[in-house]
Amino acid sequence: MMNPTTPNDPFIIAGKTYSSRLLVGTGKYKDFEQTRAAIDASGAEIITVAIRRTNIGQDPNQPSLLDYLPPSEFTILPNTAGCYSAEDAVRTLRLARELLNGHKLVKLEVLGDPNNLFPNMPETLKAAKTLVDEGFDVMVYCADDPIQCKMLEDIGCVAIMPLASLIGSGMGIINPWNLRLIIDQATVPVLVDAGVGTASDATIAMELGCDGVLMNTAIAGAQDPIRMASAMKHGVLAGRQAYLAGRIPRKYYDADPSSPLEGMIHSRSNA
Ligand SMILES: CC(=O)[C@@H](O)[C@H](O)COP(=O)(O)O
Repeated sequence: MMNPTTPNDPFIIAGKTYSSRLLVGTGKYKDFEQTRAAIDASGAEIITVAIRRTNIGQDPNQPSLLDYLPPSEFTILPNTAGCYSAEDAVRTLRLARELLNGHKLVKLEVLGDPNNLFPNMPETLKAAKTLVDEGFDVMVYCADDPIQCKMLEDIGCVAIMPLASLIGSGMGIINPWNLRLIIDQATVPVLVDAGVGTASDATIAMELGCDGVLMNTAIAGAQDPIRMASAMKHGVLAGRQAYLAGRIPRKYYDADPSSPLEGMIHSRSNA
C-alpha cells in the first residue's frame, strides 16, 4: 500500500521531509513521562515547546523536557506562547535559538487578549518580518483571515497556521470556508493550529486540504491522552487519504442508487 505521506505524498517544512502531518504540543500533561508516551502514540515528529513555560535548559537545576524528547529523535519547535508583543516573541525565540544550538525552525504566536487568546495580527506580522530577516524559519499561528495569511507568506513564513477555533476550546473548525480560501491561495504548507477537540476535527481539517494539524489540549486534556494521541494519528491519516482520493460531489436534493438499475433482475424492463 502506498505510504500516505511519503514518498508519493511528501510533507515538507523548511526543506525537510516528514512522515507525520500531526504536530503536537507538550503542555498540560501530568508529567514528562506521560508527555513522551502520548507523543509516541501520536507518531508526531515535530513537537512544539513553550519556551516561557517549559524547561529545555533555561534552569539547569530542573528536569529538562529534552531529556524525554531529545532533538536527536524529534524536531523541536520552540514557540512563543504567552507573548503579547512582537518584541517579547522575538526575544523569546532568540533565546530558544541559543538554547538549541542555532536551531532555526520556530513557531511564532503573538497573542492579543488573555481571555480569548486570539492572535494580535499587527504584532504577529511585525515579529514575522524581524524573525525572517534574522534567518529563522517561521511557522506562524494566525487568524483565519486570507489577506493576513497571504501577507505572512509574502514576508517569507515557511508555514501558515490559522486557528480552527480558540486555543484550548475544543470547538473544532468554526470557519471551513475561510480555511479553504487560505489553502487555495497558499504556496507554503497550511496547518490548522488550535481548537481541535477530537479526531474527527483533525480529519475534517485534512479533508479540507490542510497540509497538517497542530494540537495540544485535545490530547493532553483527554481522559486517556495516549489513546487520544493514537486516535489523532489515525484521524489525520484518514483525512489526508480522503483528500487525496477525492470525495464524491454532494447532491443536496438528488438520490443516486448504489447499485446500477440497468439489467436489474426482475426489473420492470426485464419483466
Ligand atoms: C497557538 C497555540 O498555542 C497552539 O499551539 C495551542 O497550544 C494548540 O491549541 P490547542 O491546545 O487548542 O490544540
